[in-house]
Amino acid sequence: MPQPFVPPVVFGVLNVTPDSFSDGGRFLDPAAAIGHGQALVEAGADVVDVGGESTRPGAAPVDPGEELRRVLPVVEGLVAGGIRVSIDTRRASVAAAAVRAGATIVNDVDGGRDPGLLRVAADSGADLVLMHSRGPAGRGGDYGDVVRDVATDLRDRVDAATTAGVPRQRLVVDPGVGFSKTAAENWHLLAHLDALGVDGLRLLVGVSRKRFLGELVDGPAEDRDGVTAVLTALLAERGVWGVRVHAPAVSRAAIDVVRRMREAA
Ligand SMILES: Nc1nc2ncc(COP(=O)(O)O)nc2c(=O)[nH]1
Repeated sequence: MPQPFVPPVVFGVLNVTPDSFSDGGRFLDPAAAIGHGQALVEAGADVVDVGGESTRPGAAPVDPGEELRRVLPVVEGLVAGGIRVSIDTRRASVAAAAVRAGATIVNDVDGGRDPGLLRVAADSGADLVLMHSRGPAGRGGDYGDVVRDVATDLRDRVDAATTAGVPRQRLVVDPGVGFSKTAAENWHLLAHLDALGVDGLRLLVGVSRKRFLGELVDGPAEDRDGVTAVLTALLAERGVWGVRVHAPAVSRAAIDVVRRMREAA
């Protein structure tokens, strides 16, 4: 008897930054950002992932106070509208304020390297996404075997989080596609996701519009939503817990294709 199909949770990307790689500057105004968050949900997102610091290669670090100024009114507005919010931050102070404002997921591209952020997650009851990176996006990570090394690194981050008091059932791991990985390493990780299942923890994967997809589709990042949706279908087929996308509608449709194929089997 085939396993029942459980659709992945769809995280809609809301970057409240002047310089994110594909949507920088469009949502700096809180009202515009909140409106876009609502539109993401109407288009099929289950969660809105709010980020106030660009992670694109070469982006300047943002002062934590500025990051908080950008994201807090947006988190508050989305929560007030009944939307499930994830805060995409590597700073404890930003995570703490966002969780107090009603965010229920902390999404940390630094994999919990700030012990203060781990304590916030432990004390708050929020889910914690530990994303893999060995440094800023766009640089290689000097891997022997990228799948084995990423799995080992993630296991280390999980150990740090559980030691800090975050229960395992509140942890999600993420291979950090595009972060300190070459295009070939990204594809290799995606082809071997089963080896990344850190002791059965939930797996979130973010490929949306990323640079390595640019080799398949010419043009601006927004033109990569089609190939992103194809990957969403493949990831759904492989049972990932969540996907993180800029264009939820086409990825939601891709998930529905998988569901219908499973139902018709
Ligand atoms: N968990 C998680 N969070 C992330 N945050 C930002 C980006 C960079 O992409 P963006 O600039 O489109 O936000 N990618 C990820 C990712 O792959 N996984």
